[in-house]
Amino acid sequence: MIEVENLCKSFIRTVKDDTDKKKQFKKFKTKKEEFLAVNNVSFKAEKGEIVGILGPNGAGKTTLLRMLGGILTPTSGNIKIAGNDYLIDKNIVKKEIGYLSGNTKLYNRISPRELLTIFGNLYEMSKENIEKSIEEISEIMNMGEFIDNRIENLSTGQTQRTSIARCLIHSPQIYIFDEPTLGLDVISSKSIIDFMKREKERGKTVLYSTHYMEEAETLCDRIIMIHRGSVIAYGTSQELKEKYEADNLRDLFIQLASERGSLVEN
Ligand SMILES: Nc1ncnc2c1ncn2[C@@H]1O[C@H](COP(=O)(O)OP(=O)(O)OP(=O)(O)O)[C@@H](O)[C@H]1O
Repeated sequence: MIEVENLCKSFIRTVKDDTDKKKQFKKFKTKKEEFLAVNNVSFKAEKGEIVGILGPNGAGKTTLLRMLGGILTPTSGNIKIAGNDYLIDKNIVKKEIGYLSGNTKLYNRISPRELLTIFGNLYEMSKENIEKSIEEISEIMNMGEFIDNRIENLSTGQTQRTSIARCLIHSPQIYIFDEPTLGLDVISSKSIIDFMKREKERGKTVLYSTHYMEEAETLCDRIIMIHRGSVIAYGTSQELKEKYEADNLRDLFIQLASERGSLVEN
């Protein structure tokens, strides 16, 4: 289970300085300002649940998932993974997580099997367990045809399945996936969606971000909609549609984001 409480992440960004008095002499001056990319976010994702994070470009989805994946340190707030405080027991907690970042780069000159073996060794698994785990993963992710080919020769869908396979090698309890189906054809995205459903049935927790509202509507047990770093809606698709009298999540999202002033990145 993942419990997130009042999570914030601020960054420094460069903006135009409208207060500059001498601006007639220069094109424009800039200044640094702090802004909240993730603003006071709280939610729970239980065992056996798929929770979807939806939001437009720049909403803060990746920043939120990177904090949960242990890549970024929160500015404030709490994260608990399987009851453990993430910020205190980071190394213990990380073993419970399979984190897929949005821009995963794989070593090109090795095969998926070699990659999975390297990661199995990093998790200090025995040779026997690594081999067993690779056989299972290869079957689940339908990788038999390409598991011994060089990664540089794989298609986009095969590469993405390899990236996800890398997150599975140590059998984590919780999956955190940043846009796992982005840019994939229906067959490749189906194998990833089927995988998420299967893991949910096995009592695992899946938290993932997506721009595909229709996919989230049918797949997710609960939805978190984020806009400009803040949660603007949280609940089951049914609850949200009833509460806001919307036919689907797409209309609902457009409605909520428009009410808050903008549909584009801040
Ligand atoms: N390291 C950083 N330094 C400064 N600003 C950052 C940094 N990382 C992200 N941001 C800013 O934080 C905001 C949220 O970015 P984030 O990548 O989390 O959005 P997103 O919802 O994942 O967008 P997308 O759907 O386009 O991937 C954006 O305004 C982005 O420019």
